[in-house]
Amino acid sequence: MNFFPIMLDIEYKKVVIVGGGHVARQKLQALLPTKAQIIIVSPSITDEIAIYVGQGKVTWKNKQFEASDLDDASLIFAVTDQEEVNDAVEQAAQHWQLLSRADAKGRVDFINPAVVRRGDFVLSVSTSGASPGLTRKIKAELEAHYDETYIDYIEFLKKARREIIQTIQDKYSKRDALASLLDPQLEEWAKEQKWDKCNAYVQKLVTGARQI
Ligand SMILES: C[C@@]1(CC(=O)O)c2cc3[nH]c(cc4nc(cc5[nH]c(cc(n2)[C@H]1CCC(=O)O)[C@@](C)(CC(=O)O)[C@@H]5CCC(=O)O)C(CC(=O)O)=C4CCC(=O)O)c(CCC(=O)O)c3CC(=O)O
Ligand SMILES: NC(=O)C1=CN([C@@H]2O[C@H](COP(=O)(O)OP(=O)(O)OC[C@H]3O[C@@H](n4cnc5c(N)ncnc54)[C@H](O)[C@@H]3O)[C@@H](O)[C@H]2O)C=CC1
Repeated sequence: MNFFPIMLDIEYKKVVIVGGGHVARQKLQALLPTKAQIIIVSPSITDEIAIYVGQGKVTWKNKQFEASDLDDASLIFAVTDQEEVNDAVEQAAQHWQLLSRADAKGRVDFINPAVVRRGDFVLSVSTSGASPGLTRKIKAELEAHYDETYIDYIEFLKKARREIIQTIQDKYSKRDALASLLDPQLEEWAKEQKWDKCNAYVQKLVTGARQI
């Protein structure tokens, strides 16, 4: 299957998770960094999900699934351990609502990649359902390689790129300056939190280009 990978903005959209077990917890944790309005429909939830409910991060409807639970939902996760319940969710989902079934049966509008977040830097991994175990393993490798230091590095790149785009008019100088931002030296300095050096480097790029 050739899935089409995209980054969805689901801020304030309604997301319904049907089921409250370990898989629901996994999907919920992937959704939490967004500002989606998350609702869990399940007669039981894990202790970890209960903590998120207590913190007001998710709404829990303590009940068996009914079709009306999907009203206005943009994304739907059918993640119960009962195939017939997941089938009922699929039946009730409108064609414009995007449905994900954790049992990978029936209608599959989307599947979930493993995600590593480092600020604006987002890595997602998928085997298109071939081997979720391998996906998880590769995620762990990426987590180790792209560690927390990348959060500040990406933030620095974002600001420096903006400055270059706003201050350098000539399109070739701009292109060269943007390419210079990827100098491995900058990455090293950023990881060592040597921001003075990073900023001086950017200023040199900007003023150097102005003189052309
Ligand atoms: C199709 C898909 C649909 C979907 O859920 O979107 C799907 C389906 C199924 N997973 C199953 C099993 C496992 N899933 C995991 C883990 C993850 N599974 C995730 C996604 C996906 N799983 C989608 C494909 C993505 C891809 O291929 O890349 C991850 C990446 C993201 C997430 O869950 O959101 C998350 C890692 C999250 C993280 O670490 O961050 C592990 C490993 C573990 O938990 O340690 C195992 C056991 C090992 C194994 O089976 O390989 C089963 C059999 C269930 C059974 O036995 O009955 C099915 C159903 C079937 O295959 O029929
Ligand atoms: N995609 C993935 O990553 C994985 C998918 N799976 C699949 O996901 C399914 C669920 O796995 P777990 O979360 O581990 O199971 P679980 O047994 O921990 O949780 C099942 C949940 O479904 C809820 N449920 C049952 N009937 C319901 C109903 N009528 N309405 C609403 N909720 C209902 C239960 O209350 C429970 O919270 C598995 O059966 C398997 O098919 C399993 C492992 C990984």
